[in-house]
Amino acid sequence: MTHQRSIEDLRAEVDQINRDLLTLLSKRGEVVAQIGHAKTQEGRPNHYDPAREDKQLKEIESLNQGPFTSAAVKAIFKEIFKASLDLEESNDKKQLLVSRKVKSEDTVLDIDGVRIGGDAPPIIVAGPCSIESEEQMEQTAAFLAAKGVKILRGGAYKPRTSPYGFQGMGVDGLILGSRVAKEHGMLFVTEVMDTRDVEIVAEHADILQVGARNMHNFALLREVGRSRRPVLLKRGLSATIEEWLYAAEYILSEGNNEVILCERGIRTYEKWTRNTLDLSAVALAKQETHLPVIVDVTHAAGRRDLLIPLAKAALAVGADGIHVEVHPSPATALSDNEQQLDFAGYDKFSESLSSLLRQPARV
Ligand SMILES: O=C(O)C(=O)C[C@]1(C(=O)O)C=C[C@@H](O)C=C1
Repeated sequence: MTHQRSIEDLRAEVDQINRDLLTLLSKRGEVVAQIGHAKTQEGRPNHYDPAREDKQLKEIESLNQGPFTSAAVKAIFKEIFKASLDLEESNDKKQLLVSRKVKSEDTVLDIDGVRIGGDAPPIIVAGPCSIESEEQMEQTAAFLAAKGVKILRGGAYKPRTSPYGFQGMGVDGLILGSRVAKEHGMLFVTEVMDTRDVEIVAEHADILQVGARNMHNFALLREVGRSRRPVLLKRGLSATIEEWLYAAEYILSEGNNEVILCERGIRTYEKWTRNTLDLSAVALAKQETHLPVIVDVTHAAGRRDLLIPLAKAALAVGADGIHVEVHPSPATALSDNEQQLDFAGYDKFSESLSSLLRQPARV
């Protein structure tokens, strides 16, 4: 009778093989990380090298004597290449200016005494979708200032889906928005859509907004990076978190460190909301970057009845502020009339959040 080893005995051997494999894998990881570092230093933007992977797979296939099939062994090695590539690329990311690995402490913006991020209590950015008239801006600013809101929003250049929709008041809107904000002791934030307008918008606005549709406009990102105004950077409609953070990196790489990230919902298959609020993006952006992160609940939901729960959820995951659209008469607004709050609606909204707004975001 042949001696048969016990399962326990065989498992002990497997355990030892696992340890040996792990030691070799770790050693491989260290060597690959050095390759990745060398590639970065040589300025090679792409770490992925399919030809090199293919060469290794061919050699592995020719050396394979079983018992695993070549297909199985190749699948395992492909996973190893994938993990190695991730390792190379994540080491690279550590160098990003937006990364907490480069700057561990929170960036706290102080714009004329209004503090955003870090240990500051969450801020509210509120105002109409579009700047439409003196009366509309005056009423809104007076109301919001009396409620303690420090940042007034209002679009002078509107990125409308249809070229025939209201396109905004342009420079007249900028002048009006900044004057009214100043009169009420507020900061003024407004969107800039075109590199040619950055200078004029920066002349009037305290904060430049890069909207969701322009998050991939790299020329615009560089231009606002060169301006010396803080930037509110909305996440693109279909942008991954990585793409959003790289967009912020464009701004920082031009020397402008004052960036506020704004999650505003992403496009999904869901139809009951205009967009889908991605709260994990807020938590991740807070974890991976040192920048303040706020949440635009108006665009995230596209419907008024969800604003309070979504704002509460945003603050619960650590958002440094909430962006919400408020209009004296939403029904007659020239844009976004389905989703803006009227004054009574804003009162209810801010009362529901009052206890959360007193404390800095803590997760
Ligand atoms: O040799 C390289 O260039 C590497 O980056 C290492 C490695 C690997 O794991 O072997 C990783 C990713 C590349 O796609 C190719 C190969």
